[in-house]
Amino acid sequence: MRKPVTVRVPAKVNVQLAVGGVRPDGFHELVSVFLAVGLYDEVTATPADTLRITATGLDTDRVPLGRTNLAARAAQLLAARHGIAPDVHLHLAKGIPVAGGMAGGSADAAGALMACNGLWGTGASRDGLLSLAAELGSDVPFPLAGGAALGRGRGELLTPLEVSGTLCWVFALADGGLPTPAVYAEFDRLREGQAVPAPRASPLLLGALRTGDAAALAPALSNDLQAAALSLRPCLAATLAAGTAAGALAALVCGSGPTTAFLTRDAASATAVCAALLASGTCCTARAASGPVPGAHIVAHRPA
Ligand SMILES: C[C@@](CO)(OP(=O)(O)O)[C@H](O)COP(=O)(O)OP(=O)(O)OC[C@H]1O[C@@H](n2ccc(N)nc2=O)[C@H](O)[C@@H]1O
Ligand SMILES: Nc1ncnc2c1ncn2[C@@H]1O[C@H](COP(=O)(O)OP(=O)(O)O)[C@@H](O)[C@H]1O
Repeated sequence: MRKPVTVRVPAKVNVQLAVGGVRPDGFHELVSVFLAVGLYDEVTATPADTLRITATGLDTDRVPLGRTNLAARAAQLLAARHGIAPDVHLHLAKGIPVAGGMAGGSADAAGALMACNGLWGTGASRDGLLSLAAELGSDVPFPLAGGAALGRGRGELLTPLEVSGTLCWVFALADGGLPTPAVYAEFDRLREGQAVPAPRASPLLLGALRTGDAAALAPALSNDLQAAALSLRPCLAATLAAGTAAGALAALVCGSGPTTAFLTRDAASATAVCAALLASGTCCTARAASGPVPGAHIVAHRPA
């Protein structure tokens, strides 16, 4: 009997998300600067007679446990490519908010690819896993890669980016999620009739990441989906204001939201901003986390 394989996978924040026109396939052309941050899901693959998903941790009431689960889809895709049955028990220990704009489902898919590849001995290479990841979703390759990366196309074409040092963040978790397609649709509605420039990476932002200068990074952070997320969830404005008032260098919505991200000067400031957000009553909970952190990696061959 093969031993269970556990993979740890980080969440992401888009420190820049520039949204361009709608492509013929319906996806938006993006420039997305991803940063992997220290909120994690763990995916454990255990031998089983059939494909089965269980979940514990954050927001699990909103995690589908059938074959539509992104981790289940990842296992089925890897198995199909290798001509084997997708028989595995995948346990998801969730620390990334569900439908929060931090790519939790994508992280689970990335983790399931790596864990099943280890359990089944399918021997897919890193590039092989990255290409399967891109088939599963625009955001699935990044949690495999980790660190920081520039995403192009629909977000799946990655170029690694250098970041000096560690950036200290606070994430305010909201009550309930926001569906990504609804946020893109609201984005289209808000910009109807306007010219759509091609998305471009900000040289200021890339420079600030390279030097690890949080003060220089703060004014360069941007998210084109923020207005759409705020339009669908106006109360997020109060969360953003509470974090800024508490001393964050900058505040923005994470991807399609509704999680909000606060860049802070250092770890002590992150602790203070986190406490102030918790006390403000404008969010469900708040967590301090730093980045960049490594992408999906096997932490143990251990029981689920
Ligand atoms: C917005 C972002 C920012 O990183 O993530 P989240 O903040 O939701 O985590 C991503 O673009 C989400 O990526 P992901 O969640 O993988 O999206 P996919 O499964 O590929 O697509 C889900 C839906 O999002 C919309 N979509 C996604 C990517 C893209 N470039 N253009 C789009 O219009 C489409 O409506 C699509 O049907
Ligand atoms: N393993 C999974 N974990 C969380 N959500 C999942 C998973 N598989 C499928 N989903 C579905 O995907 C939706 C988006 O989840 P998630 O990836 O966490 O959010 P986001 O795209 O905002 O980062 C959820 O509402 C849920 O219905």
